[in-house]
Amino acid sequence: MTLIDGKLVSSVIKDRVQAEVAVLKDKTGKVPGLAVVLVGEDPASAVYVKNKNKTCEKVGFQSLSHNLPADTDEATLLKLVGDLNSDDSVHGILVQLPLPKQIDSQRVLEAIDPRKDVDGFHPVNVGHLASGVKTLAPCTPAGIIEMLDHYKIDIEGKRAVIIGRSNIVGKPMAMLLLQRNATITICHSRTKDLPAVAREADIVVGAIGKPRFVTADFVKDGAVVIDVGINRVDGKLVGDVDFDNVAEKCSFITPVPGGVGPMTIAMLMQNTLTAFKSIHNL
Ligand SMILES: Nc1nc(=O)c2c([nH]1)NC[C@@H]1CN(c3ccc(C(=O)N[C@@H](CCC(=O)O)C(=O)O)cc3)C=[N+]21
Repeated sequence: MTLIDGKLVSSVIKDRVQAEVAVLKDKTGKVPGLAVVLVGEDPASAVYVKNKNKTCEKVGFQSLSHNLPADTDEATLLKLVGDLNSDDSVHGILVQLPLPKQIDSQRVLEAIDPRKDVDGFHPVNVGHLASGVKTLAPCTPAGIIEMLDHYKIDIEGKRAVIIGRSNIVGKPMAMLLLQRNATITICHSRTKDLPAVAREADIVVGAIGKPRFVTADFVKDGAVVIDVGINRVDGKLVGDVDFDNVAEKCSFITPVPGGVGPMTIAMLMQNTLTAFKSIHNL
């Protein structure tokens, strides 16, 4: 069993972004700007925002944080998104999800300029991804592809089973794996005999948000197991995969923490750089 080191792969990507930013800064006098919008005080979200700010600083981006109170109304948030859309120093806009219930998240996502949509959640970018047009792809699934490539794990022709059908991970993961010629199955809470379906997989992606849901009987001997889960259990971070029992069966596995999470941040930097280059025709 090989442990996939997301921290290592993410630092390779961040170093590459940092080097390119330095060159582009010399050439244009500009640096990419990333705006992160957080509504409310969710302590877990606050940690991600802090990590994003720290990473922006490392790679040489300008980082702007907007922290709005939990009772912010939709019109106020839409106004902020509009201002960020027309701000030339901002190339990436990330509105942290989930949003409080008085706000229609889909409306907010659709208000973001698709060229600045570094999450890849705007319908234009979702459509491009589904059509196989090069686009800003969601950071978590894009990071998973980067990890598989780094470890030279073959995707073409392989059976991939994705557990979870969210717009953030499950669905875009399916599109990216399909683009790489895998055979895709998406499972969810209504799937019949889920463990048996998952056991068919050469690559299993756990993205259902249930701690240690993917147990050893979901996993074929020698499978590759990717854990997208970020669950807090008794103050500890645990994934969607029952790591200790699954690890013995598989060929590769990602840990939590130190697996997919750091890759998400690295791909956010990569997408912001891509947006910067495309906005400035570089
Ligand atoms: N619009 C939007 N885009 C997102 O990408 C988004 C979001 N909303 N809402 C919340 C989720 C969650 N998410 C994480 C990113 C990095 C880590 C991460 O870096 N985790 C580290 C450390 C975590 C820790 O120690 O707390 C790790 O797994 O090793 C975790 C979670 C992005 N999300």
